[in-house]
Amino acid sequence: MATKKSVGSLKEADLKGKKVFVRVDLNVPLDDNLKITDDTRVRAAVPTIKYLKDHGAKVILSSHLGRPKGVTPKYSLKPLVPRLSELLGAEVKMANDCIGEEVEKLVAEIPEGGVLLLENVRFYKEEEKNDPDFAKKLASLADLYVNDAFGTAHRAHASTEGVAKYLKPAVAGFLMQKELDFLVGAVSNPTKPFAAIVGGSKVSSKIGVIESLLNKVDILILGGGMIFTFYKAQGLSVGSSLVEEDKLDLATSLMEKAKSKGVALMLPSDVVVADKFAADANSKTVPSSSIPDGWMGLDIGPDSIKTFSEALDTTKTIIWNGPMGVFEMEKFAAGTDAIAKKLADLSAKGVTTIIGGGDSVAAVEKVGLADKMSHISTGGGASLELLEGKVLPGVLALNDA
Ligand SMILES: Nc1ncnc2c1ncn2[C@@H]1O[C@H](COP(=O)(O)OP(=O)(O)OP(=O)(O)O)[C@@H](O)[C@H]1O
Ligand SMILES: O=C(O)[C@H](O)COP(=O)(O)O
Repeated sequence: MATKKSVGSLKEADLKGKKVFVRVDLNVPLDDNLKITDDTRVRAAVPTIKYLKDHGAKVILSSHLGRPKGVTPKYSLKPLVPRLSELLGAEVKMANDCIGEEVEKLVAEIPEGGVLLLENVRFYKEEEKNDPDFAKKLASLADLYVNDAFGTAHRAHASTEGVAKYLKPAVAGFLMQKELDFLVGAVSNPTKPFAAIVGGSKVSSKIGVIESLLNKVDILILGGGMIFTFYKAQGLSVGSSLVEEDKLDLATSLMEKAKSKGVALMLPSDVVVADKFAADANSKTVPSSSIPDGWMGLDIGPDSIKTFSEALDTTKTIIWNGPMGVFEMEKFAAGTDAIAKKLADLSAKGVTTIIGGGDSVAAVEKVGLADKMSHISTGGGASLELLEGKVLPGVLALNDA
């Protein structure tokens, strides 16, 4: 895999009295009252910040929130301050901007061990353009750059990539390192047998991941909406299930590739079908080969759960990306819930279980099993790109990458 595992060490850096620009990913969901509805990313950012504080650094935190076009109050990072302060056990100060004189003044006032949160870096269009002058302005605020924003490491933006060109040393934070250790380390050098479970809505968004994993895994389990494209490619009827007609040949070639590589590619043997895409739909379980006309598959069935569980019992490393069904609707959540429980059980038996970001993380959290897994990624798009074997620009820009 192209991305290196080790990206320089925060532990070797001289921190006392140093101004440290820390890019974190505080892009958390907020409700209409600007209350944080999932603080996972805030909690994940804490170990690096605490370490810097404890070593006498002056911490400058930078993040984006959402995808604002210009200054947009609802995308302000202000709602993050109370939770951050609470988790750090110390007051976090907030700047109204991320560059400029006012910010420079506030930076100069940070005491050793103090923390200043800059306003949403995406309020400047220069951020996403990776504008060098903007990156230089951010760099000029500090003596050292720490990138801990794994969730945004697939973006070559000014605060995630550009700044590292002008501010050295540029090192990975603890969260970044942990994500890379699991998603690159465990996947490129897994304890075998190694299984991947890939679900989610469409084949098209997972082609790269499936192709890359086919070179590494012993077992590939498929679920979610994408399976119907595979069934149709096999000549089965799929009723009104989600199908990508233009991906039928691709599905066939992936099945052939699995065969030639000796990978056990497993598709569900039964599915839960519904008469409409709705939480109150009528539903029933049918064999995958007998999906009635007018019905759509929205979850994997009990036989599939049993077969998949038995296959997973033989493994030592498992990576999971994408739900098995429409888990947001209770009626179609059983397959995803069962896989989450299976992985939690196997983790307790010493199997390495990695949840690769996005909706699968939400699914695991929904059933309260997040802390049972070996690793839960804080990056959706970033973890997907890593699993595809891509180099993340935010990682590449760091010191010894
Ligand atoms: N049989 C199905 N038919 C239609 N939609 C499905 C089906 N099974 C799962 N889904 C939907 O797929 C969506 C998740 O797909 P997606 O490809 O985005 O997964 P993900 O990889 O976990 O998320 P992300 O892209 O954020 O990493 C869920 O909203 C789920 O409801
Ligand atoms: O939530 C994410 O995936 C990251 O914070 C990156 O956000 P983006 O997709 O808006 O760049």
